[in-house]
Amino acid sequence: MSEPVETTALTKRYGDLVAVDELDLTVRQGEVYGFLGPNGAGKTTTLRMLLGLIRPSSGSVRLYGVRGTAALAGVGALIEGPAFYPYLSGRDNLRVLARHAGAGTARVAEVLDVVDLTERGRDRYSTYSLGMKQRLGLAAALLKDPGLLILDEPTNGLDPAGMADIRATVRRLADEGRTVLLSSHLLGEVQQICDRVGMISRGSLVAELAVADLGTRGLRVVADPLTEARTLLTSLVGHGRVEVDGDALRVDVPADRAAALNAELVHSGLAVRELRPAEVDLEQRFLELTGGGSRAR
Ligand SMILES: Nc1ncnc2c1ncn2[C@@H]1O[C@H](COP(=O)(O)OP(=O)(O)OP(=O)(O)O)[C@@H](O)[C@H]1O
Repeated sequence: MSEPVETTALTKRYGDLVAVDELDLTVRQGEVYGFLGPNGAGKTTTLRMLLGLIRPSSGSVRLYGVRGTAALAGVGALIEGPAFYPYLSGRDNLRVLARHAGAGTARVAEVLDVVDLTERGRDRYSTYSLGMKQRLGLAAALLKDPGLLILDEPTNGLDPAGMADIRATVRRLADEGRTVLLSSHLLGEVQQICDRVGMISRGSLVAELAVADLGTRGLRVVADPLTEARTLLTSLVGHGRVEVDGDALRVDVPADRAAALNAELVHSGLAVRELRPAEVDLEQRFLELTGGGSRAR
């Protein structure tokens, strides 16, 4: 079956500036794909091309295997703040949009519920917090019950509680079987809600990885005294394989050596307070993959 999103050598030039540079991007059915990159990396330009809002300079977009904008009926999007009437309630705004989208009015109550706005649905849009406005935008994107959602920095500008609400909603939508492509400049955010992450820098995909594959690498050891533990572990596992990481040591060995190393440390009279597989985080992986050059914040 065709994937929800497939781009081939997708390129956008603005004069001499190459905003998106021969991008090959695939978003698979049912996943939450995080499009991660610093400001100006080309995220919005890419998403706008996917949605047919701007024309590529070259290359192609396929949505569900269909070239161009023919498949857009099955796509919901939240890109550049959606326009709502300030003097209408959230619910009435959605009714207006539902009429345009050919969605039944029954769908309005459903989508309000999905984004947790049922209680405030009758209040004027102008009284909504930024987070509620964003959730209403998400509700609007859901009116046509799309299989694919494209969201441009959906948590941008929100306070932590607003961010958490949007993240939980996105995760829920994905768990219902929808495919989600979202852009973000926040590493922690994509690590929390995405299944796969593509890192974009200066219009090119510089790395792509599954969040589940970040997994673990080596061992994290906390022992007293730390310097003695370091010396002993270095003598056991080899030079250059033991690094100080804050108040702990990172030991670059397979996790199945944990029991043997623990025994050696204890046998030497060291107090082992912690010894477990070390988690690799996205930022660390990103810096490795990009050589530390261009970094997202
Ligand atoms: N209409 C335009 N005309 C000229 N340059 C543009 C235009 N739109 C975007 N650009 C440039 O293209 C590059 C990519 O911009 P884009 O908005 O896609 O980045 P982004 O990753 O979405 O960043 P941000 O999060 O800041 O929006 C930037 O250098 C931007 O200045």
